[in-house]
Amino acid sequence: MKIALLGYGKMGKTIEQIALQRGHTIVIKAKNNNYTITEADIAIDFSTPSAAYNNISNCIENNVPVISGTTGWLEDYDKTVALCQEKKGAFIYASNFSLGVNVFFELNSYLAKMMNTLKDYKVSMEEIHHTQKLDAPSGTAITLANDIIKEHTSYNSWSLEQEKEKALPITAKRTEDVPGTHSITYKSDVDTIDITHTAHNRQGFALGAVIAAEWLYGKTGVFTMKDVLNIS
Ligand SMILES: NC(=O)C1=CN([C@@H]2O[C@H](COP(=O)(O)OP(=O)(O)OC[C@H]3O[C@@H](n4cnc5c(N)ncnc54)[C@H](OP(=O)(O)O)[C@@H]3O)[C@@H](O)[C@H]2O)C=CC1
Ligand SMILES: O=C(O)C1=N[C@H](C(=O)O)C[C@H](O)C1
Repeated sequence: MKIALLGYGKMGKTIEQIALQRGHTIVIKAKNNNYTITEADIAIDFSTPSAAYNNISNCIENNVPVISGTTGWLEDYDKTVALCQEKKGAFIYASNFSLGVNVFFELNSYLAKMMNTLKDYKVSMEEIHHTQKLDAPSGTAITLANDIIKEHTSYNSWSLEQEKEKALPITAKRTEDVPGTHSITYKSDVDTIDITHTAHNRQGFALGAVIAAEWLYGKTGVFTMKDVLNIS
């Protein structure tokens, strides 16, 4: 496929390596809005929270299928879905494209469902990322929190504050060079259950995004990584 990389930073460059290894060509490496999207068969957007919606809607308007991994722009997600449906386009957003994290998402939902009957345990979450990250909490932490809220009746929201009624507390830490670590903790007076996903580098995110692009090409509709990986 001829791929447009919308965003050519840490992720765009890692995706380029993997896409080339898998036999694709890169026709656009964009760091701003100055590109002609119709040169590409498909676009992969890993840009910035403020740039993502323009990039994605430009692809949909021009009938170019688009994958987005950019986080921090989800206030425009519903509008994007409506546009994609109206234009009969093709679109996938995932807060995390790593195959390991998508297994971790399933494990998190399963654990939350079990723990819903054990109300002595309090849930909390911690995410750690590199210091250049623009958004907090991470998109992945928001997905994990929303999945817990669906299963666990003690929580109806998440918060970066530690003590808020019915809100699942998230701690966001920023440490040099950390690609992405997410931990969920269930703590009672007698013991603690922790589950953690630790990314060792960005290769897993990039491989998942290229796999999603290969899967989406030729399809019409709005999909998620659950569709791509055919899980649950
Ligand atoms: N879903 C997932 O699996 C993952 C998601 N992410 C998310 O992906 C996004 C990018 O992460 P990362 O690569 O680390 O960030 P970087 O800051 O390294 O890269 C962002 C890139 O976007 C460019 N950019 C700025 N404005 C535009 C625009 N209008 N159009 C196109 N590109 C633009 C920047 O250009 P310049 O350098 O000139 O500023 C830069 O090249 C973040 O939102 C991050 O949270 C990250 C990893 C995994
Ligand atoms: O900005 C990052 O680096 C990452 N962002 C994503 C997020 O916000 O969840 C995914 C991954 O954790 C890396």
